[in-house]
Amino acid sequence: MAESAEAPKLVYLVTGGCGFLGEHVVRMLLEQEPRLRELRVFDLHLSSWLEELKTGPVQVTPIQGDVTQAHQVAAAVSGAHVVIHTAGLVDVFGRASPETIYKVNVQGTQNVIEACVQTGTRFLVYTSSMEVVGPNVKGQPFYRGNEDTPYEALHKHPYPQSKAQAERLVLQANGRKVQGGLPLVTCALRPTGIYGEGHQIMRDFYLQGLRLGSRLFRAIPASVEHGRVYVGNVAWMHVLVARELEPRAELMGGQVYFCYDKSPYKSYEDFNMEFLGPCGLRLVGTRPLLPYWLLMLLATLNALLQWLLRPLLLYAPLLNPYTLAIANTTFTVSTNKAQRHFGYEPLFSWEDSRTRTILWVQGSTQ
Ligand SMILES: NC(=O)c1ccc[n+]([C@@H]2O[C@H](COP(=O)([O-])OP(=O)(O)OC[C@H]3O[C@@H](n4cnc5c(N)ncnc54)[C@H](O)[C@@H]3O)[C@@H](O)[C@H]2O)c1
Ligand SMILES: CC(C)CCC[C@@H](C)[C@H]1CC[C@H]2[C@@H]3[C@H](O)C=C4C[C@@H](O)CC[C@]4(C)[C@H]3CC[C@]12C
Repeated sequence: MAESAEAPKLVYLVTGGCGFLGEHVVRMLLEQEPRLRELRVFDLHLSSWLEELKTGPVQVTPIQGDVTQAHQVAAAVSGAHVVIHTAGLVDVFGRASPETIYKVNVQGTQNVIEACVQTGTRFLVYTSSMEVVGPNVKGQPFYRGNEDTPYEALHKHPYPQSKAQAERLVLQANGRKVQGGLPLVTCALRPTGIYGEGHQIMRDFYLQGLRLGSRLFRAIPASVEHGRVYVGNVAWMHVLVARELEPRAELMGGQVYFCYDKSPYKSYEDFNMEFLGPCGLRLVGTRPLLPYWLLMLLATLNALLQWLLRPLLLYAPLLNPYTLAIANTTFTVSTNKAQRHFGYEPLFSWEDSRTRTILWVQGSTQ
């Protein structure tokens, strides 16, 4: 990837390119990577917005495929300079079986690594998650920690377990010789809770608030901090990492980076109100309406109902013991590792991120 004003020649592949984050990565690459010749967008379900991108100067190639199918992945990776692997099964609600989560997140990632090795692709960026670290099963707080902060990463839930295992595979693959004999360079980005345009859970809370008479009821103490990061900044960080992996291979290969920006430290609900408030909702109560034990009882009942109803229908509400534990455990990051290693600065200010998200929430129900 030589720096030059030559004709664009790079080929990038984004797996999961039609997802919430993936779409932002795809659009950010088209805006911010002038050396791009072809952008391959690989996803299980291709979105119609891809069509409008085909008229630009970069060749956008949609590829409908499944990361669990090694041959499909190898065909998509072949000839790519960089792979940004964001495809994943994001399920903390019990919609998919643990086996399916494992297959997509772990086996799918292994397939991407093997495809890079077989076809000679040298640069792999993996979208990991804060949940690789925590909150852990003990509910211990992680208060504004960084990549080196000691923390017991103990998980029982299939989603964080699968992300942790996949991240390990990616990091261990750093340095493996790819076809042609050069070393593979990998790194992993760990976003906290991503928000922004396209964030379906934010939209669900908005719709629920409208149904409840433009109110939401506080469930989590305001003192519990939950890390959040704007999707545009997460996408920007992916683009920068992809760009800098070659010139800074020594420093960045095998590294993990939390994704961060200037979003304020707040509880999950207070943070959502930054957007839902201007959309006309209010959060009722300065303290949780229900005591924690009652909330946990409801969450456990939901889990029991899910299990009982499984043969008949899929019951997967937002509240279950795991989501309650995440929302109710402080987990925030404070780091400048990405700035030190590859010069990352957020592309979007907090004010900008907030405005863009508010406009999206307002428009998303019309
Ligand atoms: N949303 C968050 O808050 C958050 C936070 C940290 C990390 N992440 C990670 O970011 C990545 C993207 O998450 P998202 O929130 O955009 O989720 P998403 O569900 O919106 O996007 C995931 C995309 O992957 C695709 N996909 C799923 N299974 C696939 C398969 N078998 N083959 C090919 N494509 C497949 C989906 O179709 C979807 O387009 C995931 O790896 C997730 O673990 C998300
Ligand atoms: C008021 C609460 C009890 C309602 C439950 C909220 C719950 C659905 C939210 C809270 C925290 C959210 C997770 C968090 O932002 C971080 C991630 C990491 C990422 O890798 C996948 C998404 C996930 C798990 C968010 C899912 C929704 C959660 C649990």
